[in-house]
Amino acid sequence: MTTKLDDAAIESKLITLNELVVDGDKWVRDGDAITKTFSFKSFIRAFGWMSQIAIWAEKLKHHPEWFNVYNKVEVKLTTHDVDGLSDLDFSLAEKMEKFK
Ligand SMILES: C[C@H](O)[C@H](O)[C@H]1CNC2=NC(N)=NC(=O)C2=N1
Repeated sequence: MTTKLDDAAIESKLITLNELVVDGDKWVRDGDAITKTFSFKSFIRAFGWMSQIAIWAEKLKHHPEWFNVYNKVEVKLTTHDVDGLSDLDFSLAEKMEKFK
């Protein structure tokens, strides 16, 4: 069962997640979501990364809201089932960093 994280847990998980960011934007909290814009060298790099993440999203049964233009992907992660953030958002964000 997925549970909704409280503010203290979100703050702490955000710090840990942002330690994985080697270059580019940090993840930021936006209410019931965490967001980040990923930049790639080309459209095909962006799309390749999205394909890898799509496979993880299916495995985790947790899906991103994202918007791609050329080499950029704007990502928003939230858990609709709990109307807030859960561990699943942070697990998927971690995969996104590891495959970047
Ligand atoms: C049954 C299925 O696992 C659920 O509907 C999943 C699917 N993917 C999901 N993705 C996201 N981001 N939030 C959810 O609450 C969610 N629920």
